[in-house]
Amino acid sequence: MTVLEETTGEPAGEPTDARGRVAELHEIRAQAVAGPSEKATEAQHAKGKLTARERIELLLDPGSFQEVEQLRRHRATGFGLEAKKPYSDGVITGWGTVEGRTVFVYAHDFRIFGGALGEAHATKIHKIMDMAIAAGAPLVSLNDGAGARIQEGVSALAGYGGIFQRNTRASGVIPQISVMLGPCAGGAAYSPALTDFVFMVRETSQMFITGPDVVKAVTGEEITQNGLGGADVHAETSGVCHFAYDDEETCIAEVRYLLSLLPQNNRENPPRVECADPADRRSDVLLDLVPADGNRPYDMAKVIEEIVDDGEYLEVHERWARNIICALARLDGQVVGIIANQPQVLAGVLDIEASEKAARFVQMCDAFNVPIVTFLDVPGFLPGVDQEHGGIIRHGAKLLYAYCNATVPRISLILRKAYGGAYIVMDSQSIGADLTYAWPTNEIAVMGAEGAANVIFRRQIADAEDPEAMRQKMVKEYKAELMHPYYAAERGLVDDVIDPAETREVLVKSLAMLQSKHADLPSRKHGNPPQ
Ligand SMILES: CC(C)(COP(=O)(O)OP(=O)(O)OC[C@H]1O[C@@H](n2cnc3c(N)ncnc32)[C@H](O)[C@@H]1OP(=O)(O)O)[C@@H](O)C(=O)NCCC(=O)NCCSC(=O)CC(=O)O
Repeated sequence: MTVLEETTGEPAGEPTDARGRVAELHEIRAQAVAGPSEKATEAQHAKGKLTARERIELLLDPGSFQEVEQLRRHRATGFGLEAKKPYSDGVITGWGTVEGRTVFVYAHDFRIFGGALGEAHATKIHKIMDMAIAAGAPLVSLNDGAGARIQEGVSALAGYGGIFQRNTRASGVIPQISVMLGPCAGGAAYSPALTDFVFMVRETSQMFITGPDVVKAVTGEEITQNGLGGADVHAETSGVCHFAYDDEETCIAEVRYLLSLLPQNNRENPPRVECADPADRRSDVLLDLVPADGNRPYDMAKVIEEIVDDGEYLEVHERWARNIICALARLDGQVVGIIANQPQVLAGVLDIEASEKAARFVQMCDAFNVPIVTFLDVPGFLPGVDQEHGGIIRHGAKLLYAYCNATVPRISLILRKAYGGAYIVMDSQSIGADLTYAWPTNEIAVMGAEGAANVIFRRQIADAEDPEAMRQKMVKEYKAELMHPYYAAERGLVDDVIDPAETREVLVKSLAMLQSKHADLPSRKHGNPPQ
């Protein structure tokens, strides 16, 4: 007889007094906390994974966890389930604090039915989600479950439906963070996709709609679990996961860091902290970091590091669509979302994936009152058949739509070049940026000078005695006439041309001015954003 089977009976004994009943309660609780068996715990550890309770301990402030429905059991029958009715039904739910602020949590216990979701398990999750929404506090799920509990059939599937509906209702109301800590198949992978952030751990966590066996049966493709849906795949190729780490401890510590940058809900601002980094700190080094020649690459991450408080920032989707950077950082203690082209990767062009990545980030910032700072150095959208056939028009439109819809403070800075539609999309003044700045090195134009001269002076170049000399002359003229910041500044299309060394101070002052910004969108049920 297994320990699981031992847990099926009613509490033993008949305590006669209150003390006896309390002792009995502690006994039952101890049994619930211990879980199925030492062997099951060892098996979990042997896979390089922590147990659900160990994970919750890492996530929450010490001693703050308050469990809900610890003594819940399923009432399902058939397939031997009557004989296996462990406390918790395979998921631990409750709330606690992270740096003193309330956070709700649910954690699958893989030792019980492989963490698979049955009816009771699901309704425990529903309850904790409802509590998080009512309390206006973030929800963190620690996922390590095998999807729908096969023995419970459609009841399990319906349980997922209830989670998805709550995920969607909570979207933009409370931050939702999914931490993937084991093999998560089917239903267990859909819910995280509806949440704001997905964390994964290399080697031990996977996400897929169907596992390698089904893939092989249907398409004939042979692939391992990690090759199909491991952390690196989702962090670099699919973009399903925002953060990937080597071990659970680091992963959960980073979840705590992310929470420290987010508000409790959409009615609050992110927490502000005291900042020792001077608001008016000059950054003369910026001129060395960014080459004046628009064709030379450089690392935008270094620019961000130089400008933000103490050089600290948390990059979201660090390894997916690396031609654009999305990061949370602080400026004079206030949290900001930074979106920046990365000239070091694909020259910083906007393509399908970069547009999707930045669009989701802009949406998240707007939902949770995080001001947006955009650093532009963009040669345009990536031309090509693949991009056009892949739907760059509708994907690029997602970014445009997200910016146009955002009512949080929005500041943009053109570092070097900003060409064409990409300039408009990346929070130009014309789509509603509150303040736009440019460095004196910048070139805002419909396209680069070479391309422009080839189009508008085509005849003069062709008719010239020395076409190449004529082309060079026209390029020079076009540059002198149009491609400098003062053309835009004279027309009020940028609010100021600033000394790069003063960027931090200008941004801090601008954010302070915009702190109480309030903007309403026209009344509507909801928009119909491009998909
Ligand atoms: C998740 C796994 C990769 C984990 O493999 P491991 O080798 O680590 O562990 P394991 O196979 O020994 O499983 C541990 C224990 O959990 C049980 N177990 C596993 N999956 C289960 C499930 N879905 N329902 C009920 N019990 C389940 C096993 O019987 C075993 O029980 P014991 O310890 O008693 O022996 C694998 O178990 C697996 O592929 N499970 C099936 C996943 C799946 O197809 N889920 C349905 C998705 S459909 C869905 O969710 C809806 C949809 O999208 O269509």
